[in-house]
Amino acid sequence: MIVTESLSKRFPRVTALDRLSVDIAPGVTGLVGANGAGKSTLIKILLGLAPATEGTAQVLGLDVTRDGAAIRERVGYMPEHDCLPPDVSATEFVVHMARMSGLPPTAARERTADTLRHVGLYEERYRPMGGYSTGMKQRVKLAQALVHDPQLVFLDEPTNGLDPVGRDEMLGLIRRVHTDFGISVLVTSHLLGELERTCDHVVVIDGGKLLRSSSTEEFTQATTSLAVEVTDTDRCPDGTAALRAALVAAGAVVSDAAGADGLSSSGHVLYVEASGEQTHDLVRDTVAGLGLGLIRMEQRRHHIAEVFRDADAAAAAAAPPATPATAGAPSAPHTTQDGGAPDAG
Ligand SMILES: Nc1ncnc2c1ncn2[C@@H]1O[C@H](COP(=O)(O)OP(=O)(O)OP(=O)(O)O)[C@@H](O)[C@H]1O
Repeated sequence: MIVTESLSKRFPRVTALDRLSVDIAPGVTGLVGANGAGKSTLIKILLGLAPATEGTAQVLGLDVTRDGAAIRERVGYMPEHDCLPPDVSATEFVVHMARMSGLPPTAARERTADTLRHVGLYEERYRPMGGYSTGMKQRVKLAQALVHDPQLVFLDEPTNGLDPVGRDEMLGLIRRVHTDFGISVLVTSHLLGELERTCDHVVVIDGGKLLRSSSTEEFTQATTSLAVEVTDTDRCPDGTAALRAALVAAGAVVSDAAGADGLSSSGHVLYVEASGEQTHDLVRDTVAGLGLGLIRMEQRRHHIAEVFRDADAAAAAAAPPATPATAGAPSAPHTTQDGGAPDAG
C-alpha cells in the first residue's frame, strides 16, 4: 500500500528522513517516533505535498512525485495542528472539504452527516467550531479526512492534547475506521504504548531512520517467564522468599527482577523461567506444599516499549566505558521518555 525506497529529506540544517525504506501492507499501521523523528515529513512526501531529496515512494501504486493529485483523491489526511476556522460549524466545514474533494452537493451533505455521526459529533454539528473542546476538534479533523470515502487515511498525532478517556475513544474510532469501513490507516504517535492496542503493524523511526518495522504481535510476543505472586502466612512470614528457595531447590531458574525478558520487578513478584507446562505444575505444587496462597501466575506478553528498553540496555552495556554519552546510538529511549512507556497501553 505504501512503499518507500531509500527515501531522504534534507533541510539546510537537519536531515528529517534518512534513506528510509519501508513496505506497509493494508490494515492499521502505527508510525511511531519521538518529536522531530520525521513522521510529519514522511506524510507530506507521501501525499505529494513536499518533494523528497532522494529516493522513491509509492502510495496505492501511485508515484508521489508524478501522481500527487491522484493520491490525494484516494487518501484522507488529518493534520497534526489545529487548522479549523473558528466561526464555521463542523457541518459547513466538512461539506466544504467534501466539495473540495470532488463530491457533488447532495452527496457532500449526505456523506458529511454520516461521517460526523460516525465520529460522534452529530449533536453539536451546527455550532461554530471555535467553541469546541480539543476532543471535538480532533473528531472534526478525522471526519474531514474520511468524508470522501478514501482507501487510506494518514492521521498525524490524532490523540494529541486528549485526556486518557478522549484518547481511548479516539483510538477506538480509528480501529473502527478500518473494521467498519475497510479503510486502511497510517497513524502517527510519539507514544509507543497506545499503538499496541490499535495497530496491526508498527513502524518505528528515529532521527529519520528506520529502527524497526514489525507486526504488533511480533513486538508483543509472549515472554518465557512466569510472573508469580504469593501471599505470606504465619508459617512463612516471607512467602516470596520461601517460594523462591523451594523452587530453586527443585531446579527452577528464578529471579526477582526483569531478566532477559525485560520485565520489571514489582517487589513481591518472582519470575520463573518457563520450560513448558511442567513449570506451571511445579509452581502450583510448590505453592500448595508451602501452604501459601497463589495470587497470580501468568505468562506475560512484552509491551512494545520493553523491546526498546532491552535494546537500549544492550547497546549501553556494549558501549566502551570511556564514551558513555554516545552509548545508545539510535535513540529509541526517546520514545519511552516521552511517556509512551510500557503502560500507556
Ligand atoms: N520546513 C522545514 N524546514 C526545516 N526543518 C524542518 C522543516 N520541517 C521539518 N523540519 C525538521 O525536520 C525534522 C523532522 O520533523 P517532523 O515534523 O517530520 O517530525 P515529527 O516526527 O513529525 O515530529 P512532530 O510530531 O514534533 O512534528 C525536525 O527536526 C524538524 O525540525
